[in-house]
Amino acid sequence: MAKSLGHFSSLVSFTKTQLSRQCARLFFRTSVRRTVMRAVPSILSPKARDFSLPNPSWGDEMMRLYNHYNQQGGVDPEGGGEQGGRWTRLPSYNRSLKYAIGGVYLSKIIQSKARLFTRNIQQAGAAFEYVVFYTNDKQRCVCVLQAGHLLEGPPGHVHGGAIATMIDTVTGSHASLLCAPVMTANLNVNYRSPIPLGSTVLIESTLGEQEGRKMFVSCKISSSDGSKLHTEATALFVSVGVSHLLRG
Ligand SMILES: CCCCCCCCCCCC(=O)SCCNC(=O)CCNC(=O)[C@H](O)C(C)(C)COP(=O)(O)OP(=O)(O)OC[C@H]1O[C@@H](n2cnc3c(N)ncnc32)[C@H](O)[C@@H]1OP(=O)(O)O
Repeated sequence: MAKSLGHFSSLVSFTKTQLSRQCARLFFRTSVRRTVMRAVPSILSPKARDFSLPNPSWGDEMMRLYNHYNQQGGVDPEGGGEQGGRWTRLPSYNRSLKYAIGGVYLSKIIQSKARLFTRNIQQAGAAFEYVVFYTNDKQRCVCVLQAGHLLEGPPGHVHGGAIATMIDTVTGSHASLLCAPVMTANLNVNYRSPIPLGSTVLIESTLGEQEGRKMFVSCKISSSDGSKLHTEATALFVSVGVSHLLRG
């Protein structure tokens, strides 16, 4: 009896081991397949969503400014003239496509669920709705931002961290246009007047000095008609090698 119970328990434990191995294999195969099936189209598909294009959540002021800057040959409202006075829209995706296509990051990105912080809210209009334009000489960028209801800090106004995030994003995108990849080494923010939740504002980024790997950028946020200054900032970006990003 004891012997047959011993056989039975060995059989159970053998079966359990086999089953758990099979389960592990099946789980591994299924989860890898799921991950690959979900990730590959969004990384490799030529139809990755460009978040810088209008969507139905964009209000009248957002659309007016988008059309203003997006017009072919639209001119700099501050009179930049021919040189650097025309604006080009910067496409915006929620993944680091550039490096994924290069291959170096492919496996790392497929296995992660990484998404760009400012582009990961599913509900259109709820958080950061923005589009960045840059001048031909890449000395200036302007971002039109519509700040959604999930960005609240003080009641009825935008959170200071969300403001800093947008400054980092715009100045970082600006610096990346000139020398990618870059990392923010320093960011100084002066909050001058609160930004009403739901409002549309302009974030302007201007390239300052460049010293070797260092790029100094200044930035200001103002109301869409330019009458009110909300925020001023300066940032330092340092260009890094891809290996710096892989260090973890
Ligand atoms: C299209 C794409 C869309 C992309 C759209 C998305 C854009 C979003 C952009 C977001 C960007 C981020 O948030 S990045 C995430 C936040 N940042 C980080 O986590 C960075 C963490 N820090 C680091 O990794 C490192 O400290 C670095 C990379 C900043 C610098 O390290 P390093 O490469 O070893 O260089 P290092 O020799 O230390 O410094 C180089 C030079 O910079 C100076 N330096 C370094 N740090 C500082 C500092 N805080 N303040 C002053 N100066 C500094 C040094 O004195 C030196 O000057 P000299 O002696 O040469 O004169």
